[in-house]
Amino acid sequence: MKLGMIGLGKMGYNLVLNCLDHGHEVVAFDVHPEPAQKLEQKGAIAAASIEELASKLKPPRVVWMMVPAGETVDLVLEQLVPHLSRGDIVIDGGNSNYKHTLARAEKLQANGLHYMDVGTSGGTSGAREGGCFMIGGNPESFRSIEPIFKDIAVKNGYLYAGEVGSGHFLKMVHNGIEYGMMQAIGEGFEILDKSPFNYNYEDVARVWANGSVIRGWLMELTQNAFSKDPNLEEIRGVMQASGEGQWTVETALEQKASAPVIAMSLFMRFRSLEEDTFHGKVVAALRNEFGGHAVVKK
Ligand SMILES: O=C(CO)[C@H](O)[C@H](O)COP(=O)(O)O
Repeated sequence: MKLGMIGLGKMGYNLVLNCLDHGHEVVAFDVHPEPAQKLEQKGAIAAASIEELASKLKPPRVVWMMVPAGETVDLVLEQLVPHLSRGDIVIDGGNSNYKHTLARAEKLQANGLHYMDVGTSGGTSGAREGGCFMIGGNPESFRSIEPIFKDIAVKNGYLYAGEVGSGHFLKMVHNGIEYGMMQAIGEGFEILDKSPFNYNYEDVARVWANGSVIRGWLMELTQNAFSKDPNLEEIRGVMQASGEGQWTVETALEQKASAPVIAMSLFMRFRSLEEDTFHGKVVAALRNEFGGHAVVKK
């Protein structure tokens, strides 16, 4: 198939290479010209603008956006939509909030365009060698772009989840699960670290990654991280968050669904950003007030 790719960061760039490997034609654009120029040498068609990208595709076009979630998606759509024709398909492969996706889909549908939301997992290596895709949108549009996913996903690695929004909703929950799993792995190693035993964490992660109940890619990545820095002495435990975990927890609250592990994992991320906390001071002050318990002075 022929498609356009807008956004050639770590994910978009690798997705283009993956598509090219499987004989798809890709028109590639990024605000920075270098990645499109590099991809041109590998067989892609470089575009210098979104308008040029659209002009190098024949209707019905397929244009995949792989740009940061949020206002960048709206900026790209603003520039792209005037150059599209009825029946064209626009894919948002980023981690967009599904509510924003629903609003964007409504606007595009009013112009006769089809909006598809594709939650993309598997990291940069998955994008390059075979990823996992959670796809929402109308079924006819899905059928027309399915050949791409057949080629660039790992075996059994794509799902048509249903109507528009369902792909990004699924990816949001996937990322919420990711928070909980990573927090549990982190806590396990913290207990080992405070134990009376002298474990080699790379060896522990390796044995847990092989045949154990808790084996999996995250454990393999844990092994990988400890192989580079055996006690993670070179980094601080600051855990940033991009938003998906928070949306999962907000959605759980809206639905009155119990999701304590994911919620606590999110709060641990927030806690990790602070050296000290005001709540800690309040509790320490109260213990001192009612029981004369010692406080740690600055
Ligand atoms: O989608 C992903 C993995 O599945 C991304 O890596 C995700 O953005 C990471 O989220 P966060 O920054 O909140 O940890």
